[in-house]
Amino acid sequence: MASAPRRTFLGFDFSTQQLKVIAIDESLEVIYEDNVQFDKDLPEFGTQGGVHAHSDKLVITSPVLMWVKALDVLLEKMKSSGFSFSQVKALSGTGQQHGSVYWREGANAKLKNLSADLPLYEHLKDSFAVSDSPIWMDSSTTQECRHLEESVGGAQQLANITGSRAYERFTGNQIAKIYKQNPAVYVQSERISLVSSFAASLFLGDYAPIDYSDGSGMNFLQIREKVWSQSCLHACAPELEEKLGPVVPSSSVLGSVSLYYVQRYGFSADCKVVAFTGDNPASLAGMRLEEGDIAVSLGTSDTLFLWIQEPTPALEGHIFCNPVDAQAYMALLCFKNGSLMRERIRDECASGSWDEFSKALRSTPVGNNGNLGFYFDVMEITPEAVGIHRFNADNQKVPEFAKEVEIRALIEGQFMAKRIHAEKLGYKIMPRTRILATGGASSNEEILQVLSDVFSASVYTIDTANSACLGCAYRAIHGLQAETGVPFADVVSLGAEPWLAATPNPTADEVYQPILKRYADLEEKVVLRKPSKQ
Ligand SMILES: Nc1ncnc2c1ncn2[C@@H]1O[C@H](COP(=O)(O)OP(=O)(O)O)[C@@H](O)[C@H]1O
Ligand SMILES: O=C(CO)[C@@H](O)[C@H](O)COP(=O)(O)O
Repeated sequence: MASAPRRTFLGFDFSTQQLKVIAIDESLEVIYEDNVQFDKDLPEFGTQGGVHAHSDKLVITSPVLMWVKALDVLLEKMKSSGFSFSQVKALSGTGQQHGSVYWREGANAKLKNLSADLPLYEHLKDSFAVSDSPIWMDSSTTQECRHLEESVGGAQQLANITGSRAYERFTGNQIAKIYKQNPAVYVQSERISLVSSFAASLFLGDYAPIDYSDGSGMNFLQIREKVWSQSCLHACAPELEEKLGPVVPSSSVLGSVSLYYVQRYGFSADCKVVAFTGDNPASLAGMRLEEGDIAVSLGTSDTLFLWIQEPTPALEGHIFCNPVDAQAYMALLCFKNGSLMRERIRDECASGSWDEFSKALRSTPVGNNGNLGFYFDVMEITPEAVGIHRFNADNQKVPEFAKEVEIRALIEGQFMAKRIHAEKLGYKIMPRTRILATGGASSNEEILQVLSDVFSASVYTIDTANSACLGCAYRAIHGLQAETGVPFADVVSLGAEPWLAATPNPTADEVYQPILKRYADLEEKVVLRKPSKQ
């Protein structure tokens, strides 16, 4: 008897530097993994690290057509490798958070009429009112942030409504800037998507709604009621609700893939598209985070996030709706100087080699003999500071460190900041706390050892660093069953358990306690003092 065809599920990740995909089968095993690197594979867009940094160093954008073309290239790669699209029962995906896409009038008609003989890029080249999408690295909207906070009664009030005070990269402030600087472009935009809902629209052949979890990164969504906040929308631009469209639960089935994918790649006409979400929420799903765990993602950005039951928004950090449990939330801290900062120091101090970088971490002592540093090549988010600031064991500012000291100061400093800011928000790190590490740098054992030592907790990881993709493949399966009330945890119970990657050195806690205190005090000195945000 012929065996039943295998049912598979896809998860896509439109992240800062690349587009990635993972396919899993019903036993949740990864059967295919691939990516398109924006700088290397699509050099015609001239990006560095997937972005264009403008001359003022504040405006950071990515070409929206680069993301469209990346999908063409990725699907062609999958086709050439013999990937069986017909077995895909559902797909979902994710995007870097906060970035916005401005669809020009008439674009939806194009999306609905894609003919299979042309790549998406050819169909959609004239479909965007803004060709360079503002992304999460942008920090050019301080004025719009202050205006939004004032309009709703202050920063804490905005945080109470939307989960965050106003942040420069949050989509609402970016939209307000576009409306203010170029109202004609705003008027021409019939739909404004997040990167995640834009990507879902490509698969759906129709505008896809924004999901609750990624929608929480806009300064627009009332995270408790899960509706757009009219006062926030009105403070930013007119007729915004219509341009944003509806907001939906993150596990919603949006429909089936567009006929385009059936005819061009051989997808089944019944393959479902489950709402796309933000990359950090997707990682929470991929790592099967549980309450009490702390996730540390080491991608282009570094983030630290937790599963929480009750939202307690503060002036630092963010509360997002939870992507896999409609009653729960997640708390997140974002650090802009992540992998690109590590790469710069690797290039300067370790001849561009991660092996040499790791060797330096192995050869230097826990605590770095008291030397510590702040490494912010670009304006940091947590805390608001910029520049490189090195201090010796006597708290004296020094101009440089020996190469291997520099490498340890960078990594210890990055993790001390994470611990200090998480504790400031009231999150306790106990010896039994599990730290779940993910993202590109989580493949580096020595970096994970420093993470374990600084937090004095065990660090776990999963087999793929692409937890956001994996999480979306899981969410695709869950989406098919979510309406019947099946919990996400039941769907992923067969998935591989995170494995222990590092345990803290027994003396680490004793060494770091005084250094953590020094780091927090010195941070006060390097932080930029802004007018009160209250
Ligand atoms: N062995 C390694 N050690 C440290 N960092 C690494 C290593 N391998 C890859 N990386 C980092 O991973 C980053 C990409 O991480 P990834 O999570 O894929 O990013 P994103 O999803 O934001 O595109 C690269 O910029 C690189 O610096
Ligand atoms: O701004 C944030 C989170 O608030 C970033 O974490 C972006 O979501 C970018 O993600 P990566 O491409 O670095 O994974």
